[in-house]
Amino acid sequence: MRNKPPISAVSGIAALTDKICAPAQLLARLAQLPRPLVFTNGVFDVLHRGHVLYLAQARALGASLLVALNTDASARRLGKGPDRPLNNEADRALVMAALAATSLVTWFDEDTPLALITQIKPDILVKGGDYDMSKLAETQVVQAYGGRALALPFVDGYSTTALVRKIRQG
Ligand SMILES: Nc1ncnc2c1ncn2[C@@H]1O[C@H](COP(=O)(O)OP(=O)(O)OP(=O)(O)O)[C@@H](O)[C@H]1O
Ligand SMILES: O=P(O)(O)O[C@@H]1O[C@H]([C@H](O)CO)[C@@H](O)[C@H](O)[C@@H]1O
Repeated sequence: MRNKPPISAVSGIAALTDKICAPAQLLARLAQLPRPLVFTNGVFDVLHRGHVLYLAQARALGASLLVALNTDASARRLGKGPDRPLNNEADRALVMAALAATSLVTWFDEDTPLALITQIKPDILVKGGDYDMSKLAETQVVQAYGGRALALPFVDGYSTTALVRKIRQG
């Protein structure tokens, strides 16, 4: 298309990319956000209704929501499938940043977000109802400094793996 502006000049793009924050800058950026800070983590490969409802509820528990995404290398080690994640880390981060529920989006390269949680000490840690919070090492860490860890309701029938299977079966 002739006369198309460069993507950096498209109105609203800066507001999205500004939500994506490297781990090294997190503490400074978090200091500017209202508390309580809610934290969640995951791959969030192909977004679905369950994710969206979950993230909206997570945000409503506090004043800010930080989502930490598994990097592609970390996600691959989770064994969700040889071609997963389907969406790379930069694309997953941009989709996360586009959601009204998210305040900041970051990433971690380890197998778990334990080190990140230990560093930033969120007020509330959440996962979906497919997790037993009492079995997560993250829960012990958060509770040790007086934070809360809880599971939000699982929206039955929605998972990225199921969606990918359905698309492939045609
Ligand atoms: N249907 C759902 N309802 C509520 N929360 C969900 C649902 N699916 C995933 N979550 C939550 O979203 C976060 C990210 O999950 P994840 O990216 O593993 O989604 P998923 O759909 O289960 O993916 P996959 O099928 O690839 O494992 C986790 O905290 C998980 O508990
Ligand atoms: O998208 P998933 O599979 O829900 O994300 C994983 O969650 C794990 C969970 O927090 C238990 O520790 C985490 O360890 C893993 O790195 C993924 O983020």
